[in-house]
Amino acid sequence: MAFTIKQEIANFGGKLLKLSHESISTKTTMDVNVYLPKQFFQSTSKKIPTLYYLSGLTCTPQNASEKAFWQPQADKYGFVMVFPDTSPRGEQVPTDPENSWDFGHGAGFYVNAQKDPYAKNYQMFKYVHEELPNALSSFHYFQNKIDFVKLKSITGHSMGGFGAVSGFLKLYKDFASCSAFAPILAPSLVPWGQKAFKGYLGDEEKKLWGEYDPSVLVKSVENVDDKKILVHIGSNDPFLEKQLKPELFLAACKGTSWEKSIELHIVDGFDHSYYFISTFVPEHAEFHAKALGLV
Ligand SMILES: N[C@@H](CCC(=O)N[C@@H](CSC=O)C(=O)NCC(=O)O)C(=O)O
Repeated sequence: MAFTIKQEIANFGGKLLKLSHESISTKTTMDVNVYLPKQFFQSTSKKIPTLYYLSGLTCTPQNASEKAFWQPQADKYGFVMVFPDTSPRGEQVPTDPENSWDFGHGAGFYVNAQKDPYAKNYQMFKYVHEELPNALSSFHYFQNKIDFVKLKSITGHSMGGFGAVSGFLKLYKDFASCSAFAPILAPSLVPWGQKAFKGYLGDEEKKLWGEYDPSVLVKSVENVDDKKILVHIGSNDPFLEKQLKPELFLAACKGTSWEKSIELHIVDGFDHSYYFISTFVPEHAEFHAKALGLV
C-alpha cells in the first residue's frame, strides 16, 4: 500500500518523514513517522536495521518524534526509527463511551480487538507487527536500503512499553531485542489494562487476555537465546503503584527462563514524562545497537 509523504523534515543528521497510508487492518488512514539516520543518505551495501517505538496513551507519532531524542542515537549507531500511531482514528471509529483518555482513540493497546464495536478497526497488533513493516518494506522511497522486517528491535513507553514487551514475547524470534520505559507489564491485574482488555477482548475471554499479558506470556515463552529485556521506571512515576506494578511482572518471571533476564532499573526522582524517557534513551539505544550488530 502506498504512503503519502505529508512532511519531510531535516532533523539532526538525517530526515524525519511524516507519512500516512490507508491501512487494511484498521480500515482507516494511519499516520506514522520514520526517522532516516544519516547512514541512509550515505552509500552502504548493508541494509539498515529498524527500531520500532510504541507510544503511550494519548500519543500520536509526534510525541516521541519531538521529545524522546532518539534521532541523534539513530545517527550514532545507524538504525531507522519507526513511530506508529497508538490507535485508529476518525469520526467513524468508535471510542470510549466515557470519553476518557485511557481507551479508544489514542489508546489502542496494541491488541487485535474481538469485541464489537471495536473489532472492525482496533487491529493494532496486526497493524504494527505485520502490515506496517511489510508496507514500509515495499515503499519505493526507501530504495530497499532498510530492513523493516527481519532485522528489527522494539521499545515503547507505558501502554507502548506493554505493547513492546507483549509483541516481543509473542514474536520472540522476530526481534533482536526489547526494552521499555515505565511499561504496564501485568495488564490483566491493573485498571488501565483491565479496562482495555475488557473492552477490546471481552470480559469473558480471560484466556485471550493471557495471550497478550507479559506476566502470563513469560511462563510459556522459552528464552532460548538468553535475550534480555531492559526496563527503566522512575521512582516518582505517579502511575507506579496503581498501573505499572513491576513487582507483579518480576514475580511472574520467577522460576521461568526470564528470571535473570529482566534488567529493571527504578531510577530515583524521575517521573512518567518525556523528560524521563529522553534521559534514558541513550542507554536503550546502545542496548539495541549491540543486539542489532551495530557496535
Ligand atoms: N491525561 C494526560 C496524561 C496522559 C499521559 O500521561 N500519557 C502518557 C502515556 S501514559 C501510558 O500509556 C504520555 O506519553 N503522554 C504524552 C506526553 O507527551 O507526555 C494527558 O493527556 O497528557
